[in-house]
Amino acid sequence: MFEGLEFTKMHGNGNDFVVVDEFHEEVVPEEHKPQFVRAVCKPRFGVGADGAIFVQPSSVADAKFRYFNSDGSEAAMCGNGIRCFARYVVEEGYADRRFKAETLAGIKELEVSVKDGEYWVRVDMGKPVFEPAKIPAAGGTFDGVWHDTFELFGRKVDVYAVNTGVPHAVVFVDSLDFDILEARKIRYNKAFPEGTNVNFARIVSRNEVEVRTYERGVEDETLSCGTGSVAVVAVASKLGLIEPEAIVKTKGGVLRIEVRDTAFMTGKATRVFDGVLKEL
Ligand SMILES: N[C@@H](CCC[C@H](N)C(=O)O)C(=O)O
Repeated sequence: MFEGLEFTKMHGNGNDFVVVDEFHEEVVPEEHKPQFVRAVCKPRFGVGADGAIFVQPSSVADAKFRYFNSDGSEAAMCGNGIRCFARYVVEEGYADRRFKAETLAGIKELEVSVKDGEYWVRVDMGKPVFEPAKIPAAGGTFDGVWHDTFELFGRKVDVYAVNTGVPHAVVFVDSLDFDILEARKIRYNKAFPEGTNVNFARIVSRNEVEVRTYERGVEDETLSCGTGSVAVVAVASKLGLIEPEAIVKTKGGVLRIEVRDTAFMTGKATRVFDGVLKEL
């Protein structure tokens, strides 16, 4: 059904995506998008990716960013994904290197630069949202940051939450050496009516954090999460644990995050190859 469909494989710090260009015309009918995404993202059978991005025209910005997780669910934002989208839009000549993108989480301002052949993108991710109803997070306690106690790793652990375009839970740990599937106890817990991404953060210094993320809508651990990195710095700086400007280190690479009135994320965007589907 998708024979001959052109795509681009990209990644942002190892968080990988199949990018489909619908800027001039729709190539995957709306009702088939979830099924297409599940098939194309499936490792070994498809291209293999954490998610798929559709580049579309916009009536309110320079281009529209649509993001689907590998399970076919659509998400309002993806931090690593929007950097790849930004590079693609600029390389294809659809916008200048500073442009605005429409997303389901609002309009985002993007700036693309090239240093030594590498593409870097700075994204205004907007203001992190702490109000429980807007995360959304139920029950728990709200004292500026939503939090609740969960049974994890065989003990009681504090879990914090924030929305940085999509819902995120943040757990502070002393070591990142554990089974990530422990996060399933949080990901679809009733405290999070729309589910949540789960980030484990180890504070290294006032300006550096190491993070592992288990995402909503993805089977395996992703190597990096942009909205998750913003969530960790937003929560940790609000609790006074780190400065609002910090480096986030993940298995796939490094992001620079600044959380003030709005949050900025800066990181690389890599275009791996362009291809054509033969059989899916
Ligand atoms: N990898 C992403 C987040 C993608 C969306 C997420 N899985 C969700 O469903 O909320 C990022 O880099 O931000």
